[in-house]
Amino acid sequence: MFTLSKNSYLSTTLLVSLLVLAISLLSTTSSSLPHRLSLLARQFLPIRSISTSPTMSYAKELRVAELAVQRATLLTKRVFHEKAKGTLSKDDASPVTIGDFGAQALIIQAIRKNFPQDEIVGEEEAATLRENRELSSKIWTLVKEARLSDATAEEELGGPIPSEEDMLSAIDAGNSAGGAKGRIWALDPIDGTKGFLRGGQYAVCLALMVDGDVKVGVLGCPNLPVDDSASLDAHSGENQTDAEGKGVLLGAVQGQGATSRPLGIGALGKSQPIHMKEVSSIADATFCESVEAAHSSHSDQSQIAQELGITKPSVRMDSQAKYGSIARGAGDLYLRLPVRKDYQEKIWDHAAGDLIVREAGGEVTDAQGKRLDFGKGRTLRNNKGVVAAPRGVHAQVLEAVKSVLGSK
Ligand SMILES: Nc1ncnc2c1ncn2[C@@H]1O[C@H](COP(=O)(O)OS(=O)(=O)O)[C@@H](OP(=O)(O)O)[C@H]1O
Ligand SMILES: [Mg+2]
Ligand SMILES: [Mg+2]
Ligand SMILES: [Mg+2]
Repeated sequence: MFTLSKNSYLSTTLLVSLLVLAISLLSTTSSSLPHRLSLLARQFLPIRSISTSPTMSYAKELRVAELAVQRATLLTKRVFHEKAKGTLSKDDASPVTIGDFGAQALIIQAIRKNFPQDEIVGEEEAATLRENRELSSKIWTLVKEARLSDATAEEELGGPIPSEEDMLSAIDAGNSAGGAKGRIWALDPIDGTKGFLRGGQYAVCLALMVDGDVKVGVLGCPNLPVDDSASLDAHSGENQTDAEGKGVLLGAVQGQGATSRPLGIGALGKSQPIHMKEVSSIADATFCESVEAAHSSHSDQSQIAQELGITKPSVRMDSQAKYGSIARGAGDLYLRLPVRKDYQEKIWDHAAGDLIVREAGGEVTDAQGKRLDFGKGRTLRNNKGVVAAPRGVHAQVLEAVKSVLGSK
């Protein structure tokens, strides 16, 4: 029988590969050499198939994240319609409501049931609820009643939280310090709490990071329209509703693209791929920014827009609904330039949106052009500002950002 040693097997494989490469290059006459090289490289280096191989598909993570976010929005939607939202002011003077606490408990319960080894960086903690039992019991009533209408989906999430004490313990399990090692979820149970309170946009945000790299991102936006291309103007002010035709669930897995689907209340609706809009002339771009002038510099952003020749007024919108809106082509740019030099952006305010925009064909960097670094703990301490744009125009936008900031 003919046998080969390991070394001679490798040299033979190499020789055959080179031969195939040479023959392919010589035999194809219809396209340019660089094009032929890139086609061949794709055959020999199937980069996409590496990240989508069965062991790296993150299919279960995406499904659990989508269902968990969907279930949490059942609770936030209820609170959205209530007059008394149990609002407290946190140490940094920012608001938190019974909706934020309840959504965090429900999502963490699902993660712990499905991925017990994973860590979680969640925005909220239960300390004040342990002292304020009246508020805690209000949240418990909401949490007990938040169930998906589809029993199988509810089962997949691991079922309900058994007791009020377990609910508090789930909220506190979002206390990971974060970092660049292992599997860590970043959770913002209600992003844009101020928007939520004033009847604007808000989002329930969940992302999985592996070794500091965002692999899965999900945004539940109850007040955004299902239609990906619907104009933003009608959806940016106050007095938003989650009435029929509203509510979208956006998701992405690294290397697999981004999708949208109706948010719904039970089994997940059909998903469709989303893409950023191609911007042929930057002057016609629509740019999104925060509502709160304290969260991003409206004046810097307006100068950057001017520098780019943009004349349309900005679309002011709370929460990561901004990332979601540009990812689905309803808007084009998202600018978030710092107001306070000492403020460090929180990873839960950006992780899901960053991946969804990049998977939809965009680029997300800070104001210096660096990728957002999610492996540095609970905050983005290596970054200042956010510049998100379609890949084709990001460099041009960044140049304008640098020019405006440089001249200050
Ligand atoms: N000073 C400062 N600078 C930048 N960002 C800050 C600042 N203070 C708070 N935050 C965070 O802003 C999150 C909401 O961001 P938005 O873009 O939705 O702001 S806005 O509501 O549209 O004004 C908000 O997220 P939530 O707390 O989840 O609502 C905060 O984490
Ligand atoms: Mg907050
Ligand atoms: Mg937030
Ligand atoms: Mg929040």
